[in-house]
Amino acid sequence: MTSRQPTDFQSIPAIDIGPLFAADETARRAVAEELATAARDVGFFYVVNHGISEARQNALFEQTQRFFDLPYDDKMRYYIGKSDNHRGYVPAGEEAPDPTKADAKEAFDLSFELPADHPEVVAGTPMLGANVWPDLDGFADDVYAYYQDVFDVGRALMRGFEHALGLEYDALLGHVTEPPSQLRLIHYPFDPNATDAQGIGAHTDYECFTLLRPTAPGLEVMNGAGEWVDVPYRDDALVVNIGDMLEIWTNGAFVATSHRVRKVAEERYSFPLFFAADYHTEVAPLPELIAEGDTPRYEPLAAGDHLWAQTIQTFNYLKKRLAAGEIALPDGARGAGSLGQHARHKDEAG
Ligand SMILES: O=C(O)CCC(=O)C(=O)O
Ligand SMILES: [Fe+2]
Repeated sequence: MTSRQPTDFQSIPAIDIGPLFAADETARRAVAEELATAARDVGFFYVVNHGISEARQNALFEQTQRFFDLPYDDKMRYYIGKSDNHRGYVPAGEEAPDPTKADAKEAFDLSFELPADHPEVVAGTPMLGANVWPDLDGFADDVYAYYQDVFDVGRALMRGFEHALGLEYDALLGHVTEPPSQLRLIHYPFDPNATDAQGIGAHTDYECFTLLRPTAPGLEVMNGAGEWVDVPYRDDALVVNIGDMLEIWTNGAFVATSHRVRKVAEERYSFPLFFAADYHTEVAPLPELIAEGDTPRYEPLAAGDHLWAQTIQTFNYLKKRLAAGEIALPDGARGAGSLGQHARHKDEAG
């Protein structure tokens, strides 16, 4: 895939999305246009007035902190490598998108909850099924309540994109019914002695878009000139960025912008919700979005298989299962880290 370049932006726009949740059709369309412009030019934006209450966010922070404060052995009771649908605790070093440079972070991964007797789960579709929850009072309720709230914000954004792109109702959102949309609780510990300890190396996100709530600065995004631009911390906003699936669906009109987390200067948590299409969705440039005289610029992408392939190639427990022949890479899997404009700016990306 030839990834699109964003403009040479120097800052990230902020968009008030309050009108998306109100009745005024004209105001809703104006916000949708703003979202689409930011998605084209930058691929990153803050959304404010998103409607998720402070109480909901604080409960998420407190539960997350409580979990990561547990002794290592307690956390390992929920080790993701014991799960058959990729849920649970991800210790430092488990995940290595770039095998030469470990990320300084630990995480807890959950996703869209499906019951064990759901046909997709019975069929063994990767990454779908029930969540794993730590035995901590209120944890599952508080964390999954945030999941549902932030997922609803994602639905509102997707509806806005449909409007702004001139697509039919449900052209995009009709593919989001029970998606493998992960919420990650990420903890970046502060280690003053660590040298060269990046939080997360340069990458694009695999899904349609991501809604991120961080608790401190550290996020940087790459502009079209290959310069890293800081995303200042705001406590009133979610940071939204376009991912691979929407870049492909829009034939490159929207841009999946590369980003990274630099070495943190204080303890940091962050909460990305990766808003994905349903597992079996084939994501290909939409004919309505291919300009006259233009051609589809991307090969079709099997949504779920793309996620699964990238996940297999970046988690050690899955690499082991692959080597042991217990699982297989889906057909047509792309190599890890093959997408994103940071690949074009390797010198600057370091
Ligand atoms: O922690 C952050 O600010 C960003 C996390 C991120 O980019 C990711 O998990 O894909
Ligand atoms: Fe990311």
